[in-house]
Amino acid sequence: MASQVTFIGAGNMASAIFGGMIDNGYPATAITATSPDAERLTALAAERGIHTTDDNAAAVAEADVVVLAVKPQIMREVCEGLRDAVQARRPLIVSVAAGLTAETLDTWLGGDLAVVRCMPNTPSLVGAGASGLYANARVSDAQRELATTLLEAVGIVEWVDDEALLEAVTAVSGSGPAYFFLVFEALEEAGVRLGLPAATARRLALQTGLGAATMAQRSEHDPAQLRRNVMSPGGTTERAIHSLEDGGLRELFADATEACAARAREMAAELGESTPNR
Ligand SMILES: NC(=O)C1=CN([C@@H]2O[C@H](COP(=O)(O)OP(=O)(O)OC[C@H]3O[C@@H](n4cnc5c(N)ncnc54)[C@H](O)[C@@H]3O)[C@@H](O)[C@H]2O)C=CC1
Ligand SMILES: O=C(O)[C@@H]1CCC=N1
Repeated sequence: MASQVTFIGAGNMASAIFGGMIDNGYPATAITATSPDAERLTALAAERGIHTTDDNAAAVAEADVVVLAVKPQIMREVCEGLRDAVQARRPLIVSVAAGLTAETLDTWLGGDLAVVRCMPNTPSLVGAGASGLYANARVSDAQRELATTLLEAVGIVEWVDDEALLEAVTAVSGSGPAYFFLVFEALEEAGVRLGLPAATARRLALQTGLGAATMAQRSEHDPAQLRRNVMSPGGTTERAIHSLEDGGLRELFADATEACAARAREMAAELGESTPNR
């Protein structure tokens, strides 16, 4: 029988994950989502056939997995409201919240729980996500597989064995979609400067990004080789790549990802320390 999965929060990230699970054949009747937004719950029950409720603790009473999918700023209050129900049931806890450590969540929920912490990214909303996952020592192999199944419903999953590496995951894939959106903006603007209509430049830029990523995923060659394959000696690409390399593109990415990881550490400290009685 399918594990009972309860989502605390029924917003973008939760609905992307349970939507993907249902589309992959997971029974909607084994899924519950909670929210204070009654209209949202009515719509979800009608459209996806899942159970819905505004009572977080009741939704946990029969759950095998509880996915915490509310904003980090209200997580403490939500966790403390769930504490008794979670301690009575002891389900696997999966958090998609940015910046909150497995230990912080475990403490807020009363302790000694199996916790998987996940750093997803927004392309999960279109089934093309990339998530980094970390499990604390209480997570069993079966629970690890279950967490993999949940997040693979919206994209690829990579496990890290050191929670601090989730900062690197944030720097590469959590925040990463924004880097590519910036590149698309820049390429569109450059195309327009060279005379293309904006709509044409955007379409070409986006399809080129999609094509390059698809090709790199399917190829037996690494991205460096694929890049060299486009660079005919003395040709146009060579000029463009030299310009990007001379302009310091690699160093810019190194600096940007370091700044990102540092901010992830700061935010974790802020979220933990701004909450009294810890
Ligand atoms: N790495 C990334 O780019 C992303 C990370 N996330 C993480 O996912 C989490 C959820 O984000 P979104 O889905 O974008 O937010 P959202 O605002 O779309 O959804 C939050 C949901 O929580 C519900 N909610 C509010 N108070 C509640 C309560 N007391 N009990 C139960 N539900 C309550 C709201 O009604 C809403 O359905 C966040 O913690 C965020 O950090 C989300 C999107 C992308
Ligand atoms: O920018 C942020 O803080 C969040 C975390 C990863 C993606 N968005």
